[in-house]
Amino acid sequence: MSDDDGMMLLNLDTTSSVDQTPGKVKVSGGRWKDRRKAKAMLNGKSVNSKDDRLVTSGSVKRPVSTEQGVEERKEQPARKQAKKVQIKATPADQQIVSSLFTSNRGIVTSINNNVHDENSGVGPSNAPLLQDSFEALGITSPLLQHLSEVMHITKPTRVQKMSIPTLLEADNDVFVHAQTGSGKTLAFLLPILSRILSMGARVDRQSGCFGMIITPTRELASQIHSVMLTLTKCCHYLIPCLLIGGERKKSEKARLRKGCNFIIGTPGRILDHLQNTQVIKEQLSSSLRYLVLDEGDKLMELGFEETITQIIKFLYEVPLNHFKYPELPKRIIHVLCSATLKGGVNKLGNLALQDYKLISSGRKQQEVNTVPDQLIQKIVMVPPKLRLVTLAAELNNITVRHLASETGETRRTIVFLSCSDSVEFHYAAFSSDSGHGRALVGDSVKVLSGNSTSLPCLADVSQPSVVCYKLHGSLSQQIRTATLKSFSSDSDATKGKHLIMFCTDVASRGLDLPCVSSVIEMDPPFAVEDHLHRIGRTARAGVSGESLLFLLPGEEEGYMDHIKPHHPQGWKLLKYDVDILKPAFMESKVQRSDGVSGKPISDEWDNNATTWHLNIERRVLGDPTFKEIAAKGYTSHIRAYATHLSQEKKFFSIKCLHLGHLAKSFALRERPKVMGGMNAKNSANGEQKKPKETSKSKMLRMAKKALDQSMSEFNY
Ligand SMILES: Nc1ncnc2c1ncn2[C@@H]1O[C@H](COP(=O)(O)OP(=O)(O)OP(=O)(O)O)[C@@H](O)[C@H]1O
Repeated sequence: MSDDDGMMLLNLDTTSSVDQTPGKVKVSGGRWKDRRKAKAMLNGKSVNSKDDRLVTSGSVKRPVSTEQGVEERKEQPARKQAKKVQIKATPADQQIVSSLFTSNRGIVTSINNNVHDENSGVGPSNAPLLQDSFEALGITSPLLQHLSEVMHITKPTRVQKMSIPTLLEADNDVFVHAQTGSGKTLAFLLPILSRILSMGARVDRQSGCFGMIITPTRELASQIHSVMLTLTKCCHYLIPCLLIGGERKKSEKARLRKGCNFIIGTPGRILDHLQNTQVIKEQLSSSLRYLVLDEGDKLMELGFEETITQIIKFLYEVPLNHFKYPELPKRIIHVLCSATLKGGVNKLGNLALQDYKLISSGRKQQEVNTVPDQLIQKIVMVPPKLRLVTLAAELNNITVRHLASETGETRRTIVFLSCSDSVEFHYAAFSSDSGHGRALVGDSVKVLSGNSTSLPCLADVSQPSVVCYKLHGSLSQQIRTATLKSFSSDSDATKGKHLIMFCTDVASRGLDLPCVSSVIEMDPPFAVEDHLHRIGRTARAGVSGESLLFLLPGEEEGYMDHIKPHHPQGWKLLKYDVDILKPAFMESKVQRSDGVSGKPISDEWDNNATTWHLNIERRVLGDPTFKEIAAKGYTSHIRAYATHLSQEKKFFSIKCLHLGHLAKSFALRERPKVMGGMNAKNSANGEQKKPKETSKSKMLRMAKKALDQSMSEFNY
């Protein structure tokens, strides 16, 4: 490790010798004089680094023993026990930074009890069925031709094979329950459209609204609307209308006044129009025959039950004219779609479905709540301090593999994070250091410039090969739409590159993003259903895909048994150091970002990983804006962590989080709580101090803030 700008690495060799003499302390980095001084300070002193807390200049913070620290000693009797160090106040302008690779909690899982069998020969479980045809299912010819020639879709998937005949002939409600990426959207759109096109009577936008499709997110509503626009190119006289929050209500009213045959939207905005846009009543009165609730469990989970109840109530106040379209069902057919069966869906089923037919496309009932068979699932336990650098290494490795493939194809990776602020931090960490990167959509898309220090493989690449995106519910709708469009479609600026989207769960539901090759769950999902939907963004319609789940050592390791039933094909258990960090940082060209010429590039991957991490920490120290983003990301991440489902708290308990180490994964040298403390000191200078908040009210406030944030992800 070369000398550094005053930052020294305290590599605590905490091996306790038999006679309990303190272990040798190795200090690396920083200026040699400082290293010598630090060693002088430490010689003969016992070293205690329960959490190996860094020590800022001017004040020696005694490492606070954490439950974690106590647990560590309990759990790891054989582990090298930390020794006690009394570090005197370091000289000003210096910082002793805890090393990435010491004092990390041990990983309990030593064997993989759900091994992925590469030779299982299991084919894709959501692929089109080659021996079947849409014609045999009864789809009308204009649509058949359009599917084949324009959409290049010729063979139905299993769920389509089961749903289409039912919705074409029968007139009972339907619950469509199928794996992610199995084609549920076309499973309900095709029969509805085919039945309308088969009617004798000629119809157009004045004929009224035949179907209403409700989704939990604006992005999903927009996506289904665009599928509908593609389908209705073979019958341009049929018009779909999109009603979502964030768009101007006035233009929606204007489109409704012109007339439309399908309404696709989010619950709040649809109800708003039902209550305040008179013309919609006429649109629905004589013609509405289909009500589709897509991602039904999410609609319920997000508290849309009351809104949907009001929508259904309104629809039933509108008298249907059964004689106007005798070939259509005599009542409103309700269709409920979801890839996961959850309490909320059954509740919604009771609310919206009557004597419905369950269409479940799994080979066996219980299989449907499983990930697609062809998806390669990987799991890695990563100590909190190493989360950021391990994510960088994984993104680096995917980029290197993509560039080496020389297919010219565009590679897409989605990184799921728990909250908007964490998305902002990770996007800034990987996109803004290049400075010269080209922004494509506001500041939500950045083409990395050459010689970027974001990823080791970009260090000496003149041509940028990585484009970063951010997507979350706090962005404006226009930015969200444009970002998703840029990520989903090839353009001159993105074709052939590795597109990396940092996002929250706003992008986890139903979005059909073409050719997403990898999904990384950097933060664990808030529920198993969200896990299935997140990784369901890849391995769609029979295409291959891979997914990586990050877990913390300790309690989170138990989550693997919790999700095991949903992974019948098993998973690969990776080692963060050997399988991810070492390939990325071995012989990498990571240089210090402050330009100070250090030792020749090290071929020790851990030193290179440390250099990479110090570069990010240096940017946080040098850029107040980035520091604020990091601090917000960290505190929001902690808040979001507190909102895991109660039945999953045994895996995701905030009490087990190592907050000091976690701060490092946001490139912070101190926990913002300490920074907050400094604000408290400021208030001692005459500013009015806020009354102390009780722990109960604080937890309620944090949970409400996190819920508001998650609601904003699915804002309608
Ligand atoms: N019969 C088919 N043949 C080939 N591709 C298809 C077929 N049906 C759908 N697809 C494609 O498969 C992808 C996934 O379809 P869709 O989004 O409807 O899946 P889904 O089951 O709704 O997934 P999710 O549960 O994630 O919402 C889309 O790109 C769609 O165009």
